[in-house]
Amino acid sequence: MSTGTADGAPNAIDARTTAARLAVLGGVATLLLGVSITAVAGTLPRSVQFLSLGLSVLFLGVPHGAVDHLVLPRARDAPVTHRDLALVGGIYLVAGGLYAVVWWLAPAVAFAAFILLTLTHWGQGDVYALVALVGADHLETRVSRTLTLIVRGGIPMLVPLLAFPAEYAFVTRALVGLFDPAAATALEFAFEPEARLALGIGFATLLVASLALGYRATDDHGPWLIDAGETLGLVAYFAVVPPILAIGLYFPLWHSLRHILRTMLLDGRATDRLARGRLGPAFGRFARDAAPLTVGALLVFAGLALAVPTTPATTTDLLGLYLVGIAILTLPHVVVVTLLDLEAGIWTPRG
Ligand SMILES: CC1=C(/C=C/C(C)=C/C=C/C(C)=C/C=O)C(C)(C)CCC1
Ligand SMILES: [Fe+2]
Repeated sequence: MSTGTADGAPNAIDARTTAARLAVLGGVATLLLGVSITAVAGTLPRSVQFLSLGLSVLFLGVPHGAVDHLVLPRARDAPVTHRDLALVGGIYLVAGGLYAVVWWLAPAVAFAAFILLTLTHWGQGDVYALVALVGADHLETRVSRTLTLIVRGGIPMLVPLLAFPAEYAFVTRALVGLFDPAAATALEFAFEPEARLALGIGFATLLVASLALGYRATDDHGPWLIDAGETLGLVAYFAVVPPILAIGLYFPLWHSLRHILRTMLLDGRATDRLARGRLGPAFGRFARDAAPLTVGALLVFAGLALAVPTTPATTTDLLGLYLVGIAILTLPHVVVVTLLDLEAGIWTPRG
């Protein structure tokens, strides 16, 4: 197996095994933490739920995207040049800038787009983890991967709408209200029982179809079991854990951790440390790489706070600001991760 290439070297294989274990561990931690906090504390005050989301500003969440300028050259085993930095800077400026304008002009449209964007992005993150870390050979076609993307991304965006519509509406108003408090009424139809029932039935159908298709696609059911276990675990999690807390744990510990591990596997030194089980130094290197643009993201949040029409005064306003800031940073982040996916052949499977 030792071909001398980065991917086939024993070092890379050990590192990938460590990454896969950490990804599953982060996933289990998300579900157990969320469910046990909810079981012990019951309905948590929003201020307490905000805490978990607040931690993600510096802990795993925001930093996971702060190495976007390094990942594409590293994926090609090339040095990071000024051209690479200019390209990623340009993507952030243009995509983030244009999307910011949409928040000002049509905040309800921008919010709906944010939900779709997050669905796509969190779904694509899980498809990568399943294919590259878990070795999911039940996802050998583009159709099955697309279905998995919709299901995995759809769970965090749809299940809270079905289980906690009032909280969902509250968060919607927190974001849209920063720009135009009246505009959120355009989205009220989505919280009606009929709309939620239709969405629920449609989504449950896709979920069952996706797992059934995967089950029939292979004889080795180990990776499929991990996929099915994670999928059903996430449905249960988002059905019972209050949504701000649920997202506040999922974003850093599930989505961001998986992406950080992916970026480590593109980086020779971090890969080496992962392979030797030296997790502290591996994460230390990531933290150093991510520090400058995490500060950059904080500046974006501060600029946004000054620029929005409503002067942010309450914790609800802060929640809205943080999420609008994330929305604006996520669109360019998705462009970079999609380029990374294409580079890694995630969307050109053999099957
Ligand atoms: C907080 C929260 C919501 C939205 C969260 C979103 C959309 C987060 C997106 C984060 C991203 C894109 C991070 C980057 O990877 C919902 C679902 C409305 C339900 C109520 C709680
Ligand atoms: Fe991400």
